[in-house]
Amino acid sequence: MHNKDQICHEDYQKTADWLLSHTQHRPKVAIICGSGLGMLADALECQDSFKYSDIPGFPQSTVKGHAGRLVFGELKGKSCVCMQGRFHMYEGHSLSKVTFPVRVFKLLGVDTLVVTNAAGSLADSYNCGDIMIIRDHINFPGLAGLNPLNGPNDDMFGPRFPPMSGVYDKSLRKMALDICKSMGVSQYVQEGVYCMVGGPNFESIAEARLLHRLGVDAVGKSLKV
Ligand SMILES: O=P(O)(O)O[C@@H]1C[C@H](O)[C@@H](CO)O1
Ligand SMILES: Nc1nc2[nH]cnc2c(=O)[nH]1
Repeated sequence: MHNKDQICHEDYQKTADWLLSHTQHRPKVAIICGSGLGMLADALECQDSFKYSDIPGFPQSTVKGHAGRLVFGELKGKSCVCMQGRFHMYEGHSLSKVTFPVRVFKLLGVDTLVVTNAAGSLADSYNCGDIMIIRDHINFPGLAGLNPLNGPNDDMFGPRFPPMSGVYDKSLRKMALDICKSMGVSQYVQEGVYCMVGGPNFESIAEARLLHRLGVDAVGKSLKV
């Protein structure tokens, strides 16, 4: 590692190699479980589970209620890896630490990332407890120059100037909506624009009004991409 904020390719690779040598699972799907969704990881079959503190190079979760475990296993027969607890900027992690696991997943062979988190809704038509599928986002810290992609670009993870149109895969979103329909729970499911803010404080009333006017449907302190 070069300094506390800069992580080089070998650091990601070292963590990926450690994981690959400690589990037979070769997941193509990774799920980041936000607050309240940690139990999804408990449902995996044929589990291999690792405490973040035992994984070389992995950051530590400091949030109450986040188990801080990486769980490999099978969900409906499909191999996947779940983060039971994520890292937030407000915990004091650099953004490259917050996004560290995502790059490790890429090196594990993951090609589909499902990201979930708790958020506050701003849309007039939403009800408390609704689930929102993210169609697009506003990354406020990113707009202000706080971006995990700052610094030298590692072309093995993507281009220097990645486009942000279409980051939330249309076919996956449609699949999620179709499944909700077939389960008869569509009335609880929305699709909208998520806004990431730094926190840790919640929004003032004026800030919430501002975000609402900007077209934000839900706001949270969890980084998406
Ligand atoms: O990323 P998660 O789902 O844990 O989001 C929670 C809700 C708040 O935004 C914040 C509190 O830790 O994280
Ligand atoms: N910033 C923010 N984060 C949240 N996490 C859960 N609810 C909220 C909210 O209303 N605002």
